[in-house]
Amino acid sequence: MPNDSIEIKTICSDVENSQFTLTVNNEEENNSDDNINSKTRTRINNPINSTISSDSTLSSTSTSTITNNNTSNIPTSQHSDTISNNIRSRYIHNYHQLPRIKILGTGGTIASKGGSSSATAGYHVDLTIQDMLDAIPDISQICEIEYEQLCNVDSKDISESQLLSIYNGISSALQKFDGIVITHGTDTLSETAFFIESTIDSGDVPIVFVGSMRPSTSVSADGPMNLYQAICIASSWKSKGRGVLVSLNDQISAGYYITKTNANSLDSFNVRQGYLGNFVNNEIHYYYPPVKPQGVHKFKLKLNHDNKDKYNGNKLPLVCILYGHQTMDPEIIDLVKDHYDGIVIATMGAGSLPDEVNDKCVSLFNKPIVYSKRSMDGMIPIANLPKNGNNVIASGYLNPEKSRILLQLCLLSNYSLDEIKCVFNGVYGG
Ligand SMILES: NC(=O)C[C@H](N)C(=O)O
Repeated sequence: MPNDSIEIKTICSDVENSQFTLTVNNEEENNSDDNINSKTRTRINNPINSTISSDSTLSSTSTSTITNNNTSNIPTSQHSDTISNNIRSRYIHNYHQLPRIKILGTGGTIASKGGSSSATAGYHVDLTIQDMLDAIPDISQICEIEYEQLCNVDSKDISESQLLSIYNGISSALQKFDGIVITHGTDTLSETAFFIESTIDSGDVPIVFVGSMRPSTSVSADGPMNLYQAICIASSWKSKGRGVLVSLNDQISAGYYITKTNANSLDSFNVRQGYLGNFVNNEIHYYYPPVKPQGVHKFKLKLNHDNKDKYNGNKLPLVCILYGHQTMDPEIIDLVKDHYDGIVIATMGAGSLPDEVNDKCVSLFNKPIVYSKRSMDGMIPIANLPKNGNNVIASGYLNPEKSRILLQLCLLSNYSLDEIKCVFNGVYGG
């Protein structure tokens, strides 16, 4: 704990290390300073240029170093030591008992076994949730667990009905649990996470997706640590109000934006919009207070009900993705246009397609065609769309696979072209 003469007041008690004020009680100095009547003054020392503020309180961020009147350094991380000293208190803040966590298993490499301890390819899905839990450190002091195996497949094989069963599993767990963990293959994890963020309002309950890059049989398998961290993240009060999270390789990120950027490495997931936090030596460190992605449109799914629309029967609209390239043949649009309800194109650069392909797209005038991008980062500005087409929509920051899901959800909701553009506008497209 910092010196008794420093009073720390956190501005928002629900946010660890939120902006806080420090007040240094320093009677001696105060009395000798005619200009200051107050018995307290706030002092902030910067190692290069030490300044004394006469304000009675001063906001500080958690990265600054505060020095007391004896000039002994007190790193602000000590502020959180009161929390880290007691492992249980990290998880039960605002809970009356240990948080209850639901784990939904779907498969992926995290549930896989390979042929030898050096094999990191050619493995197969083989583990149940119980097998995975047996491989992680004791969590009995952290949470109570209940689990359900929804399916056990490589994520390339997640079908529409499995996606909807993940949706249903999460929706029903929200009522009874304090956090939800979904084990999932990394290849399409970002698609499921995006779908869930777009369709479920989780309120305060953290929904944490987790996978691994090495099978359970491999030397230094990453699955057990990733799963352990995901359970801790879902159990922590610090994760409340952050929506759908992804936990992999010590990093915590937003399911809405995360993308798999490396097909092999442990550091597979990347996010230009920034990681939300990380996990080090049993401690969860968030970089920001609870925040959800900007402009997310929440869809209300009407599943398995007897509504009369054409997507009844738990079927999502059909949307395909085409990949732009030099010499792209405009006839490809003709080949898919009747079978699919909508099309997404991974364009070159920020919306570039050969003129003949653009002409073909705009000639389909009622069929929504979303222009996304091959490039991993960046966005499609509306200004780069062909000028004469009402049916072409810029994906903004969304990559082709996320654009596909967003378009499916718009079509499922029977949105008009203008409404679809408004939805994509949330991510600066439209
Ligand atoms: N690392 C992984 O999980 C890849 C695996 N093929 C999957 O997506 O199921």
